[in-house]
Amino acid sequence: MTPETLVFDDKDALVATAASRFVDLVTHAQADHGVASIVLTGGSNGIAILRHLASDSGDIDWSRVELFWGDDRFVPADDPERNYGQAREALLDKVPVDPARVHPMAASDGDFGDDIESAAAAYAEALAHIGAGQVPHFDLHLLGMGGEGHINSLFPHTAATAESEKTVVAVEDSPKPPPRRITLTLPVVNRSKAVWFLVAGEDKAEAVAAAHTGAHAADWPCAGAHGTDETVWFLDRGAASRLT
Ligand SMILES: O=C(O)[C@H](O)[C@@H](O)[C@H](O)[C@H](O)COP(=O)(O)O
Repeated sequence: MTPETLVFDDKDALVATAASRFVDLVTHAQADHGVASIVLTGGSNGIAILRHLASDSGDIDWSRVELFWGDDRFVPADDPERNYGQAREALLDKVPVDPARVHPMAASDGDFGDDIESAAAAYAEALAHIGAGQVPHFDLHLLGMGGEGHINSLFPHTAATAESEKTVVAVEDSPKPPPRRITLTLPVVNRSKAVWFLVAGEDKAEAVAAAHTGAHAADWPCAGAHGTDETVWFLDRGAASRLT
């Protein structure tokens, strides 16, 4: 399926449009099947969307949103590096989500202590349980992207990116600090109905161009991510600057 590529003058316009489409997608999903299942991302754009939604989330019924994370840093719960903590501050502490429907990845001082493998396995079990024995087909997976094309904590030429069976894996050597993370794998990302990339900055332009010209996921992990129904790239002019 051909991706939809939208180019905006700046980050603010990118975030505002993505937030507006987020409201549309979630309200349609709720009308269609009751509960909308969304995978959130860290990164400045992913968090900016949440902040935008805190002030305007239209007709979203937050009690019927099932929230997951594409990755999180395996650090103590109160570490400002936690994607979950940033999401709470930006949005989740400001809207009436159902706590039973919010599924953070374990912190390194949580139920599994410093055992990242057990923490990753537990998240995989939680996904399978919620999906009645299989991983849910998320309505939407938001993705930030690094300049080398990483998405979630899937970096070029790594076992995590190449993983084709497991749904959740531990990463112990992320080239982007902090080194220890838990991440969804590409097979899980690609079960999502919609995959949206939120990418700004000229430093991302090479990865954006690679993904748009058939690069391999091993080299450019972003190139391996696509939704079953739609894939949308929300770009600013810098990130789009290498597109022909
Ligand atoms: O876990 C992480 O290290 C971040 O979530 C990271 O993957 C982020 O999403 C990208 O670096 C994009 O960041 P920006 O949206 O700030 O460009």
